[in-house]
Amino acid sequence: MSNPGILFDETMLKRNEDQDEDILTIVDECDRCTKIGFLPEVEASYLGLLIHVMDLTSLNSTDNQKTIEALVDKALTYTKKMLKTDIENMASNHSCEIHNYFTTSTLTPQTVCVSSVRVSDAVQSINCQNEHIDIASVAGGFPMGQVPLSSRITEVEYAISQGAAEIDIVIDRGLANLGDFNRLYHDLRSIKSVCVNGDVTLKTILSVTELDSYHTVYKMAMTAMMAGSDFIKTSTGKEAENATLSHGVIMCQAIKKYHNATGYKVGIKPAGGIKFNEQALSWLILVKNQLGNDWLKASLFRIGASSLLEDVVKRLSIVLKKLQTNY
Ligand SMILES: O=C[C@H](O)COP(=O)(O)O
Repeated sequence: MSNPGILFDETMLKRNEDQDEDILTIVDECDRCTKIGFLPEVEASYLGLLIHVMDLTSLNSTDNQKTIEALVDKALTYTKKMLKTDIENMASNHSCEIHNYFTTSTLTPQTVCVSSVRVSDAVQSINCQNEHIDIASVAGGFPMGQVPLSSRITEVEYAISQGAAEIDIVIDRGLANLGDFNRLYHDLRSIKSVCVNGDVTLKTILSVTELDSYHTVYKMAMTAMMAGSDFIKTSTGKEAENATLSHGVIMCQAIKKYHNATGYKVGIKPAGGIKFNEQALSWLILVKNQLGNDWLKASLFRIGASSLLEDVVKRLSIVLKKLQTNY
């Protein structure tokens, strides 16, 4: 169920400082799991999940119809093409659970994520293919978010009218660092109402490394959820520094508290600078350990990345070969 949001409640912004003590332990545990490695069956299913929850992204100033066509083609064909032989070879063992997993799941990213002006290009490219993929559009004056609310709303309406099924909105980080969460709540609430009318998923990009403290990250995460965000997302991918797992812990703490207080589950989307399968696996372990297996699905977990798919597919091919030789 999507998150309808709640009335702004200042008391929800309070965070217990004792929670800081756990952050390093939690991060160490995620890194340790990834470094030790996984059983091949487990790693294969995690890598498959990473592909399935990926928002394959292109947010470049040079994007045009041709580059978006290539993005859509990559989303719909790359994994199948690269893993065709490995999956066919697995077909020799029909009793294998992992074989079933890879022959029944689509191995297609969840969305292609593009700028609002490129949504119509993505629609055109998808219409030329036999398969569908949803389109996510960044909006709100991406990446800075320093535009009037009326322009942000107009951009969201435009992206939806062009065919976006999901909106990744940026916040005004300046307001967050001033502590004006009430204003941020009302801005996001107006954007949520446009998304609700269009039956569209709303992801709110916090740009965590541009916020001035963990407390601000927590308060902003909570504000975004109270305003009705279906996901909270770490970064635009354009910040000088990328989000760390420590920021992820804070976001998970906020998601847990919001879930306990309201019963609504909000998703998490790490994004920005995630290029290697090990990085993505550490985020997966963080989400699994902190939020539980319920969150390991596309409605509650995404990874936003422009250059991760190749590395995940490369690793998955190695793991599938290893599984073959293990039979
Ligand atoms: O939303 C996704 C990010 O913009 C992707 O960032 P990236 O290009 O560093 O993978």
